[in-house]
Amino acid sequence: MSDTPPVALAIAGTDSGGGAGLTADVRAFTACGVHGAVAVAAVTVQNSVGVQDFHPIPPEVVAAQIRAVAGDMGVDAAKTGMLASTAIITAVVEAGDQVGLGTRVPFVVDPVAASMHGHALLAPEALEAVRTLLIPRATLVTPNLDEVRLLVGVEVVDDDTAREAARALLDLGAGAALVKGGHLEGSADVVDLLVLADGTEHRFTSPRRSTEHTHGGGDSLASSITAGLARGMALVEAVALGKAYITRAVEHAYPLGAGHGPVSSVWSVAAWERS
Ligand SMILES: Nc1ncnc2c1ncn2[C@@H]1O[C@H](COP(=O)(O)OP(=O)(O)OP(=O)(O)O)[C@@H](O)[C@H]1O
Ligand SMILES: Cc1ncc(CO)c(N)n1
Repeated sequence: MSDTPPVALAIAGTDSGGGAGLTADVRAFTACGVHGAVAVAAVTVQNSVGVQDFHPIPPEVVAAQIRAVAGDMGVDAAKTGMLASTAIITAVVEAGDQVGLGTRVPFVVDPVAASMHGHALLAPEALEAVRTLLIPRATLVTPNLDEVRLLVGVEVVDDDTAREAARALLDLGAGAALVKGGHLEGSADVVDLLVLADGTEHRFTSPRRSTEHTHGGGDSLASSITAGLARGMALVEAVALGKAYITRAVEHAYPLGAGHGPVSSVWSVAAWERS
């Protein structure tokens, strides 16, 4: 028998192709040393080519999953991904408040609005609930550049505009903001800018890999950060763990299907087998 690891909870959607969403979340949790629990918010019909359809789970069932996990095994950190609708966001926030998400329990909000193929995963009118209900409770919010544009109307093209976007997210009440630079094509490095509530900045930089196989990259980053927080790391340390994990996961990404293959966590077991 081993010691029980910390528990991280992902509240998000499934991806039938196994690339993004909850499948990526649980892989990242495992690779980063925590037990992964899930509250399924939506089921997507998805593969490497795109999202063909999705089915939101009844809000009360999403909330019940959160309470069931928290009431039994406890939650050391939680993250949200695809939440689909205002009704689900409202249910997540109500159950989250009951179990201390964002107060006693670190809470990472990845404001997923669309898949990398451009297919919507959030009703447009639910952006207001992301702004007013989710982000004010977030220990950390982790938007990509499209989500930044939708949430705070800033077009990020360089460091200054990334900083402006992060500050606008802090003004909405986030404890910290990580503006991800994956979509800023043309730069040799990928820079993710973390700004804390006190204005302190940290830049996380890695070489930009030339690959189209980055499906699930954002989910994997948010989940590995959440795993670090579940393990008791300070936020900056947890983001450094997440950046190290996603950098290797992009490096080892593999083709799968006719479209975009996923970032990989298969390397972690392969490395252990070799050692
Ligand atoms: N080509 C790349 N090379 C190296 N790292 C990358 C690359 N693309 C993205 N990343 C890293 O992956 C993480 C996710 O960034 P990105 O901006 O792509 O988020 P996202 O759009 O939410 O991801 P997703 O593809 O899951 O929608 C970031 O840490 C980013 O730096
Ligand atoms: C279910 C789900 N969540 C998130 C994303 C974004 O990566 C996706 N494509 N699918």
